[in-house]
Amino acid sequence: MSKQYRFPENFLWGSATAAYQIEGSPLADGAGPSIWQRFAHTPGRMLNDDNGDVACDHYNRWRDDVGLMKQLGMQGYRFSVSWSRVMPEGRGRVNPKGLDFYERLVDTLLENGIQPTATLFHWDLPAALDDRGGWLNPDIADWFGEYSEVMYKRLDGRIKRWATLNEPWVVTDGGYLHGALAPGHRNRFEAPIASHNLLRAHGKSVQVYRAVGKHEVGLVVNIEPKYPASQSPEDLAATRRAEAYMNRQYLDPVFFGTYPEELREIFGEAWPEWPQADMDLIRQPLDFIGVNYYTRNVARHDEANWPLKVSPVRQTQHTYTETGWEVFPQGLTDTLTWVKERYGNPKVFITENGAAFFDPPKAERGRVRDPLRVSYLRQHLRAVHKAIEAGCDIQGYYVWSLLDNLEWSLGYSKRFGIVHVDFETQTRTPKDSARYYASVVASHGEAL
Ligand SMILES: N#[N+]C[C@@H]1[C@@H](O)[C@H](O)[C@@H](O)[C@@H]2O[C@H]12
Repeated sequence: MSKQYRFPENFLWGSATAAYQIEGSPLADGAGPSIWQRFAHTPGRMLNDDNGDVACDHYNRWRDDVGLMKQLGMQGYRFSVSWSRVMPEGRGRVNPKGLDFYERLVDTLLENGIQPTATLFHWDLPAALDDRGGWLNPDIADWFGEYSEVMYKRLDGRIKRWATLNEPWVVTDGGYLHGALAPGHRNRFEAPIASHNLLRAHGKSVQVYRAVGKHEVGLVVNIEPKYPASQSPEDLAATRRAEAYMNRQYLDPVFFGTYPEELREIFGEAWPEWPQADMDLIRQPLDFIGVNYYTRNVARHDEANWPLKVSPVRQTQHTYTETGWEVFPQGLTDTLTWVKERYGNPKVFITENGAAFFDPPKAERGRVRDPLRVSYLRQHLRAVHKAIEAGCDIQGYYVWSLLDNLEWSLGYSKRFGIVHVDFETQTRTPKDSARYYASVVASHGEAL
């Protein structure tokens, strides 16, 4: 073991999942449908026509999965709450059996010494709210505040760290601009409105938390650092646009109360003038920021690539994952130091980091060898340590993901788990990466 990579004593090691990706039973016990339940049952939307009807059957196997986390020595677990399981219509009526599910999960995590962190919205909007316009309806900020209050009042104290939203950029870019994710819209006028209402809802939820909560609330964003393909003015401008669109579009309003000016350049007439009252609502002080990091992007100007006019340049010198992402651990260090320098060194948790590499559909004699994922974790955890040594206030890391699960519209074709799931039998098998990660956790980083 090497003390070279020992992490701070209070550093939290965990794993992360999301409701629609692992739970299954989306309509059980009074739950209402989400837009992902609808989307996944819409022909042509999902690879192999996969859906979340069963997923990892976590709704029934949750106790064994907590036992798995305990066995691996996990100190924290980041999960998401299915809004429509708790409030079937998204507002008004509360489904007691839905709340009970999350209460049992949280109590069992605590009994096993595992800190629960809950994300209130991880993309699975109640379908009933989408019927009312969803993220395009400004009333959604109040709807999200109402749901937030139900959760905060029921579980705050046992849950001491809450995230309002997961990756608003993906919800907007995938769900409203390019259409690859639920609700599957392709509309450059809708995208800014959805994005803005996501941030308004976040702000409303934080206000509610300050009124009824006593612990921590934050926002989880995906950050993908952008590097120019060349120093040409066009590529430098393209990189700036890409960086504003993905990385500053959410944190600037939260920390500064303003949007990056590039967004008007990108969206043109589709970019509205936002009321100052909205910007004041969004700019609620937070207790932490969750950063999801997977890869970087080398950007070049591409006039034809609407609306950003940017395209990625493949880096042949590096390994790529099954999702086509370059393995670039330096990008994680660069991201964390960028957040520190731009936003005043806020408390950060790495709320997702991991990779999909090919794993067989079945374990071989109780083992799943995944050397590429072991290498990915080693490199990225070392990159985190480098950022901590540079003075970044990083207080925890959640590997994505605990389990192989439903990778949204890519179905079950992409396996991110450190624990293999045989989707025919629901057998869980810790991969070599799980054993490796467990050794890192047990040694507080010295095994890196
Ligand atoms: N793709 N991919 C893996 C992972 C996805 O499974 C999570 O739900 C998202 O929060 C984020 O996109 C990252």
